[in-house]
Amino acid sequence: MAPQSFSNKAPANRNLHQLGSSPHRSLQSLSCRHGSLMLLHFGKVPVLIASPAEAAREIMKKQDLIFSNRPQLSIPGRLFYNNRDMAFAPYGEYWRVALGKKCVDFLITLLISVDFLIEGIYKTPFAICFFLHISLSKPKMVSLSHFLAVLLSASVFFFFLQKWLRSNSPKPRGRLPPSPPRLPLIGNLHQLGSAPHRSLQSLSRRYGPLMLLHFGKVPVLIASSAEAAREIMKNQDLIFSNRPQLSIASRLFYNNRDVAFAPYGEHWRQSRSICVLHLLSSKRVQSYRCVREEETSLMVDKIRRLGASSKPVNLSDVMASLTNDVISRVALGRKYGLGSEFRKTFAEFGVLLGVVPLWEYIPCLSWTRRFDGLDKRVERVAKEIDKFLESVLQEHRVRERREDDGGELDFVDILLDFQRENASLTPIEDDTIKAIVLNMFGAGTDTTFTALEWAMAELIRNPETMKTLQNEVREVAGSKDEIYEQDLEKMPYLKAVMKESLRLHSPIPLLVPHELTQDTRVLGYDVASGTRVMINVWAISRDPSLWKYPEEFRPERFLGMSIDFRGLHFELTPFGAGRRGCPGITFAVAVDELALAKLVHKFDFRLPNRPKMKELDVSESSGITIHKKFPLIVVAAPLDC
Ligand code: HEM
Repeated sequence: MAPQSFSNKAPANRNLHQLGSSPHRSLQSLSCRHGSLMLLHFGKVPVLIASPAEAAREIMKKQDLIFSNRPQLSIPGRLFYNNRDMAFAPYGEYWRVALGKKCVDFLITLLISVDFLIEGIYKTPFAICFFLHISLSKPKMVSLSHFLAVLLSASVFFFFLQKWLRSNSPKPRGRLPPSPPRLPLIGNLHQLGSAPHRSLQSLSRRYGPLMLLHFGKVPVLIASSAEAAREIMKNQDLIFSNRPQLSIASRLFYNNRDVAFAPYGEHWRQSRSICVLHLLSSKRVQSYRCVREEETSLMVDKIRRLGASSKPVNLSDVMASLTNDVISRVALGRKYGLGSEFRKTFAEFGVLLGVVPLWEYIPCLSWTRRFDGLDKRVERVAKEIDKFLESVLQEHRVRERREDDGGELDFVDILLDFQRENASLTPIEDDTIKAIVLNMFGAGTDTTFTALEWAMAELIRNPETMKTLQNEVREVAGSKDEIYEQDLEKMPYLKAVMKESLRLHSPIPLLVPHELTQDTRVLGYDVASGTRVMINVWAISRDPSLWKYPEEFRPERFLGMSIDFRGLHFELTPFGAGRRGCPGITFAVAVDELALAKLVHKFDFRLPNRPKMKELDVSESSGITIHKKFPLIVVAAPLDC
C-alpha cells in the first residue's frame, strides 16, 4: 500500500506552498488530515513524511541501512567541499571512512581553527564567526570556554611548531612555481574536494599552468597545460619517470613487483618490456581478435535478452561485464563472472587502490593506523587475491598446452613460458608474474569500460551524432549481419567519436602520479627532486586556448585533424605519454571500437520515461578512474525488430 499523497492546485511546486514558514507545524496539521505517513512532492522531488514514533523506528532502526543516504543538495555540497563532510556526505565508502576517522576529522577542524587564529584572528571577523559557528553548532561536544581554552593552547603549540618546522625545513631555492595559500599540517589537501581534477583546474586558472601544492608534507607539482605536459612527459621524461611509493599499492602488488606502481629502475624496465613486447604488442593484441568478436556478440545477445519487450537495460553493467570477460579470458584463460569470489575481492581491491591514508601525507598521524582498520583490510584482500592467483598459476602449470590444440596463449601462459626460458639469465619470480597479471586487470578493466561507457553516454545525449555514426556503421556493414574488426578501418567517424569521448572524459584525469628524481627547471620554475607530479590531462583537453567549444561533444573536430591520443600530441594524452605512458592503448581501443560499432549497428537507443536525450545525467563518480556516477539505463530497440 502506498503512503497517502494528495494533489492540489499548484502543479509546478505541488506541495511546496503548503509548507509555510514553520514546516514542522504545517506538516503536523497535514498529517492529522491525511495520515501519519504521507508522500508529498516538493516540486519534482517525492518526499516521505513520517510523523508517528512507529514510523520513525522503522526508518531509523529497522530499515536504517537503506534510509541512510543523504539527498545531494547543491549549497551544502559546495560549502562542504563537495560533501566531504560527515553530515551531508552520501552514504557509502567515503562516509564510512570519514566516520571511522572521527577523531582525525576533529583534529583537522582544530587545525583549521588554529590556522585562522595564527593567520588573522585580529585581522578578520571571519575567524570569530568560525569559532562561534563551531561552538554553537556543537554545544554538546564542547563548551565555548572549554573550546577556546583548547584552541588557545593548541594555537600557541602550533605557532611554535610551525616556527620550528620552518626553521628546520630546507630554504626554498630559486623561483618556485606559484602556490595557493596552505594550512598548517594539511597543506592544500582541503582544496581538493571530491573531484580533484575540477578543483585543480579552477586553481590553475588563478595560479597558472604550473603550481606547487602541498598534500600534507608532500610537495606536489600540478601541470595543467600542454606545454607543461610536454616538458614532463617528453623533454624531461627520464627524470620524471619515477612513481611515489604508496603503501597500499605496494602491499597489493607484491612490494611493487608490478609495472604501474614500480619505482623507475631495473625491475620496472624488465616488467615493462615483458608487457610491451610479449603481452600487449600489436601482434599479440591482434591474436585475441576472436575473443573480442565472440564477447561483443555475446554482449549484443545479452542486451536483446534483457531488453525484450522494451524493458530498460542497465547498459553500464553489460559493458562492464564485457571488458571484464575479455580481460579475464585474455589474462587468465577463462571468465570469472561478476558474481564470482574473485570479482568480489577484486572490487574491494579496486576500492583500496584508490585510498591514500591520511598519514601518508601527514606522517605525525601514523598512530591512526592502529585504529582505522585499513591495514587489516589490505592484508586480507592481498591474501585472498594471492590465494586466487596462486591457484591460477598451478592450474596453468598442470594443464595441457593450449597452443597444441590451436588455442591462444593467455598472459599467464606467456609469463610462465618466459619464466622457464629465462630461468638462468633474468629469472622472474612467481610474485612478479602475479603482480603483472593483477596489473593488467587493475589497469585494463575499469579504464576500458569507463571509456566505452562515456562514449555511449555522449552518443545518447547527442542524437544527431548518434545518427551520423549509425549511418556510417550501417553503410559499412551493408547486408552483413555482423561487424568484423577489419570493417573498423572504414569508419573514420567512429574513430573520431572515440577520440572526442576520451578528450571530454579522460578515464584517469590526473594520470598515475609521477615523481621527480633530480632538481630541475620547468617553464622557468625550479622544482626539487622528490616532488610528486600530477598532470591534469582532463583540464588540458578542455583548455579553451587549444580547443574550440571545449565543453561540447563534437567528433567532427577530429575529421581531417592529425591530433591523436597515442602520446605524441600533448593537447590530448588520456593514456599519458613517454616512458610511463599506457602500454595497453591498442588493446583498449580494439575492444571499445568494436563494442561501440556493434552497439550502434544493432540497436536504436532511447531513455526510459524521458523524451529528451539531453536530460541524461552525466555527473561523475569520484576515485582514480572517473565513471558516470549513475549507470546508463536505456531502452535498446533491436534494429531487426
Ligand atoms: C581506455 C583504457 C585505458 C586508459 C584510459 C588507460 C590510461 C592509462 C594511464 C593514464 C596510465 C598512466 C600514465 C602515466 O602515468 O603517465 C596508464 C598506465 C598503464 N596502463 Fe593503461 N589505460 C587503459 C587501458 C589499459 C589496458 C587495457 C591495459 C592492459 C591490459 C593497461 C595497462 C597499463 C599499464 C601496465 C600501465 C602502467 C605503465 C607504467 O607505469 O609503466 N591500460 N594507463
